[in-house]
Amino acid sequence: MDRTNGITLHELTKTWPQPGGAERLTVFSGLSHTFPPGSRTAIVGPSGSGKTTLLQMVAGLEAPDGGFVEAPKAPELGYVFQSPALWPHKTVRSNMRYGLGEHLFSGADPLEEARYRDILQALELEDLQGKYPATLSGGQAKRVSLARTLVTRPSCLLLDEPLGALDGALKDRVLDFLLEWVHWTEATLLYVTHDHGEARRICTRVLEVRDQGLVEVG
Ligand SMILES: Nc1ncnc2c1ncn2[C@@H]1O[C@H](COP(=O)(O)OP(=O)(O)OP(=O)(O)O)[C@@H](O)[C@H]1O
Repeated sequence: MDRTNGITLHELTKTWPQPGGAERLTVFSGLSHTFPPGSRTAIVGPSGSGKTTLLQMVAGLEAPDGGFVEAPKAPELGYVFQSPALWPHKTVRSNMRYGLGEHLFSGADPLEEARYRDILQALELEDLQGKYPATLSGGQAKRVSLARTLVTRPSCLLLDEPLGALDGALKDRVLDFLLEWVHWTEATLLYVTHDHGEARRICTRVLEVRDQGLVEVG
C-alpha cells in the first residue's frame, strides 16, 4: 500500500491562558520534530505535560502560538480522542457507518464491507451494533470510537490513550489487532499512553514530553 504521509512540527510554541490573569502556561517552546511516513511513535509524559495538546495541534484543532505543523487533514488523518466522541443519537452501527461514509457503506463494495466486519469482530463490537452510546460502558465506547476511525483507513493515526478503559486480556487482544492494522496500512502513528510496556509493544520509538519539547527515552 502506498503511504506517503508523515508529520513535521516546525518550531512549535504553545501557551495556554491561566485563571485570574496569571502568566500563560508554556507547554511547548520551539519544538521541531519529524515523524517519517509509516513511523510508529509513542508519546509519554506525566499527566498535564502536553501530550493531548500536541495531538490537537497536529490535527489542526488547536493553533500554535508560533510555528506550524505539516500533517494531512481528515480523512487522511484519523484522531481518536481521549474521551470518546460519538454521535449520541446514532447507534454503534450508524456511528461506524458515519465514519466510513454512507456512500461507501451501500453494500456495493464487498471489500469495504469486509473491512468493516473485520474491525467490528477484532474490537469485539458485533453484539453492540444496535446500542446507543449512552448505554455503552467506557471501554465499549472507547472501542467504538477506535473502530469508527480505523474503518476510514487513515494514513496518519493519532491515538490518545486508546486502551485506557480496557481490562488486561481485552487490552492485549486489541493491542495485537492495532499492531496488525498499522503494519497492514503502514500508517504513521502517534500513540499517547501512560503505559511504557504498551508503548514499546506497538511503537518503535518512545518520546517523552519534557522541558517544553520531546525527548527520546529508552
Ligand atoms: N483548553 C485549555 N485551556 C487552558 N489550559 C489547558 C487547556 N488544555 C490543556 N491545558 C493545560 O495544558 C497542560 C497540558 O495539558 P494536556 O491535556 O495536553 O496534558 P496531557 O499530557 O495530555 O495530560 P493527561 O495525561 O492528564 O491527559 C495542562 O497543564 C492543562 O491544564
